[in-house]
Amino acid sequence: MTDEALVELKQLTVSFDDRTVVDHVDLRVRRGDIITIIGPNGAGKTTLIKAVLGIQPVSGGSLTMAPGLTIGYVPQHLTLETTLPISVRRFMLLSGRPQQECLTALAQTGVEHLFNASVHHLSGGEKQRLLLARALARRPDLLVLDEPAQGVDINGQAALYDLIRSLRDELNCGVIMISHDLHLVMAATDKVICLNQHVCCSGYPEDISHDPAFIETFGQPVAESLAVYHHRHNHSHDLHGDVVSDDHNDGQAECSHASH
Ligand SMILES: Nc1ncnc2c1ncn2[C@@H]1O[C@H](COP(=O)(O)OP(=O)(O)OP(=O)(O)O)[C@@H](O)[C@H]1O
Repeated sequence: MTDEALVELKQLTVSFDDRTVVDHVDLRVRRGDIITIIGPNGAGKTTLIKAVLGIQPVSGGSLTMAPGLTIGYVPQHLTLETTLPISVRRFMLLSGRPQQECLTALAQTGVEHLFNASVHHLSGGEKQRLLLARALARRPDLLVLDEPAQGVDINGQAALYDLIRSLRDELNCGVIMISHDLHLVMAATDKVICLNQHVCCSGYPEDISHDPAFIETFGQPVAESLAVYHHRHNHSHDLHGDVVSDDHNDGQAECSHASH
């Protein structure tokens, strides 16, 4: 493994009894990477990240971590005993980090104003930000997120992805996440791995949606609806949507963004 890799999987395989659910997977995560794992239900995504977290024994291949690597993990849901009252403050202090660091982490995810609130009263999006803050309090080199935007509304999902990107920039950490929100993944991720036991295809979002293996896994309609996300224009439109020459685009709107 080179110095820059935080974690490297080579031909990693996990089997339950005789059934192989993660099949010879290669994966390499460096600082600054955001890698999103997509795939159908039962594809082995959670099993793969459990292996990265060291809580899932592997059946074959190798998993190498950078020495002294700190991982921050954000689970799908916050599961707490509903009869047990717990404040955000108490929940964060259970991470073992000093109060000031907990407050800093809560500020990074935009929920420091909820410090004295009951965790049970938080909205879905606030809970996800709290879980993210708890992971950040560990000052991770690698953030591992299992469907971080689950239960969050569509605007909140986009905001959460933006937050993850800015935290990656701020902390210079690597990020591995699982997501089912294919449209957001395609619009907001650096690199995508499509898993269906084995790695079907991987690459940049704009390329992967054209990959025959991706189309086979998710179907043509899904692939077509995603392909438009990274159609980057090099021309301009007039106010009726007609294409105009870039030589005469005064007052026109240029489309240099991902669009649909
Ligand atoms: N401890 C276990 N023992 C036996 N089978 C397991 C175990 N954990 C997971 N599996 C099986 O492995 C397969 C992959 O499960 P996994 O949770 O990794 O899929 P996933 O891609 O995360 O799915 P989903 O998108 O539905 O969350 C499933 O068929 C699951 O039943």
